[in-house]
Amino acid sequence: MSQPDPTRPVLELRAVTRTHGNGEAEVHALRGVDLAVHPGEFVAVMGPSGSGKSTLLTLAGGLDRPSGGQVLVEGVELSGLNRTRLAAVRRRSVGYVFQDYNLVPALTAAENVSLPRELDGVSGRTARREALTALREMGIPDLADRFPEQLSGGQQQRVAIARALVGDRRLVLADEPTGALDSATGEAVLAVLRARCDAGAAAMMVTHDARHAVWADRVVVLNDGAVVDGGVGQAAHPLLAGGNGGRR
Ligand SMILES: Nc1ncnc2c1ncn2[C@@H]1O[C@H](COP(=O)(O)OP(=O)(O)OP(=O)(O)O)[C@@H](O)[C@H]1O
Repeated sequence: MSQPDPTRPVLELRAVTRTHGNGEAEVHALRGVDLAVHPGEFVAVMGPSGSGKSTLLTLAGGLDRPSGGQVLVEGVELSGLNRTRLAAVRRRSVGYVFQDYNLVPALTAAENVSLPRELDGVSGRTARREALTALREMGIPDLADRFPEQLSGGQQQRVAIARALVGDRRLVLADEPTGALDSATGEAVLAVLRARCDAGAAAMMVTHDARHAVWADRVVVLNDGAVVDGGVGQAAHPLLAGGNGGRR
């Protein structure tokens, strides 16, 4: 991976708000979130159900637009981009692991993983080679030619993570990426995310599991749409006292 500018955040949220509905049905999913994630940083996002974690992730990945404030990925403000350029940033810079995996049913595991690279103009052969490398990293190289319906939930989840990691994405966003995995496989996946960050990427992961958060450098805690701990300029969450549990 080429060296990124270590002083520029890979992801920056400035006073981001997101409001759904209006009138009596108005919901403030995010209320003025400031957050920066730098190269090499692995951030865990925690908080009660409904506190805005998934909303934060979708805005960071350019899958939704804020009601107010700015989202910047590698210094580029997403709201200033047209659909084509936004799609290109999402493909090249952002790897997104969805809670429900979002694999294309008609494509094999390897084809699902290579799809974003082929859309980006990489040759089919190179894209397949990269896909096989990513599937190997996830411990499932033997499943490359299976279709999603022939895979267990945990296997599909690992394909989805391989798809998010392929192609040197600088920002990996993962919504409960270990949800369908047994604890040993979950730890192995977290080790891969940790290694990606140690190689210069940035990752933000929603998790409910404090044991998984110890792989992170920092825990951002959301409550009722606001960052209540671990945001910009705040010390690491007490959960992380002593770093990432010495697992690195
Ligand atoms: N499309 C939408 N329309 C209306 N309200 C929404 C929408 N998406 C999210 N919300 C509301 O915004 C708030 C934050 O939701 P979000 O899914 O971000 O929370 P979360 O912390 O990820 O929750 P969970 O841990 O249960 O997944 C909730 O009150 C939710 O009901």
